[in-house]
Amino acid sequence: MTAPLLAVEDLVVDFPTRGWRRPPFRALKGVSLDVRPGETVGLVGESGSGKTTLGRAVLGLAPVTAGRIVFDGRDITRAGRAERRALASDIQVVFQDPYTSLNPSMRITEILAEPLSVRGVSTRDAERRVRQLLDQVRLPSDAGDRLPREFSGGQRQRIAIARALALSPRLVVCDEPVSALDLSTQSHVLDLLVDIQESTGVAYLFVSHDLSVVRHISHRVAVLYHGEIVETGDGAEVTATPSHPYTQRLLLASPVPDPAAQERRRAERHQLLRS
Ligand SMILES: Nc1ncnc2c1ncn2[C@@H]1O[C@H](COP(=O)(O)OP(=O)(O)OP(=O)(O)O)[C@@H](O)[C@H]1O
Repeated sequence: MTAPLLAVEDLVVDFPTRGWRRPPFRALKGVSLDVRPGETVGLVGESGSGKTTLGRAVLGLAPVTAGRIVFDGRDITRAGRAERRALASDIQVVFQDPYTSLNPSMRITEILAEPLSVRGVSTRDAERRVRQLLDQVRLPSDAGDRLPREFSGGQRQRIAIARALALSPRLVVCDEPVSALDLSTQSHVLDLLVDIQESTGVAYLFVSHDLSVVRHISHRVAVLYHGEIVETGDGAEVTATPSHPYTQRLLLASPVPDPAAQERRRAERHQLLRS
């Protein structure tokens, strides 16, 4: 079997709480998960289950109390600043809100070229790469001269994806990347992520509260509940025959596009409410 690109092992994250002698709040209670090269692992769970904390820990943005994060065989749990900077070419992130994640005063070309110039890429090569990136996320080449406010939410999210791809990372943490978008824009962005994965081999750790979104994109799914993984498995399997009651509840709460399945779920929900 292929070695994992990312291995999260028994990860514990505690946050300090206010108040005298109150114990810290344990947001992750020993979470293990891996992502193989070119794979999408969906991390699903309701608000407060710890999804974002796990993504942030992988990015070095959450305090790790115990456990390990291993990337490509290297322990990065407590990587210092310089090591994190070097890791930025391997691990990138796309955040939820396309309205706040792009610098409003920078033109798209500058936004996309910034990570390249920081790494010493020449202006000419950076320009060529920016054209490639715009093409990859299906934006016209003249998009580069414009400012973020001139784009819709879906287009801005494409720009954020292009920026994440600029350094050809091997893993992108996608933190609720479509939840601020309307349904049809969501599916375009998800299809784009799939196409990009097919052409580049990038892996995604895909965080979402929405099981229908995760089902659309993931090879494997992990279900997080109160800081613990309660179910993992093949994406289609977990969503078709969830074994944990919490996953079943999540499934009932998520929209299913197939009308027959929708009818079935409606009946199930009805029965559940009556029982
Ligand atoms: N910096 C922090 N300080 C204290 N508590 C935090 C901090 N960050 C997260 N938490 C707590 O940790 C728990 C998990 O939060 P997290 O944001 O990871 O959940 P989530 O599943 O991503 O939910 P959401 O989708 O609402 O962001 C929550 O109870 C949250 O209040």
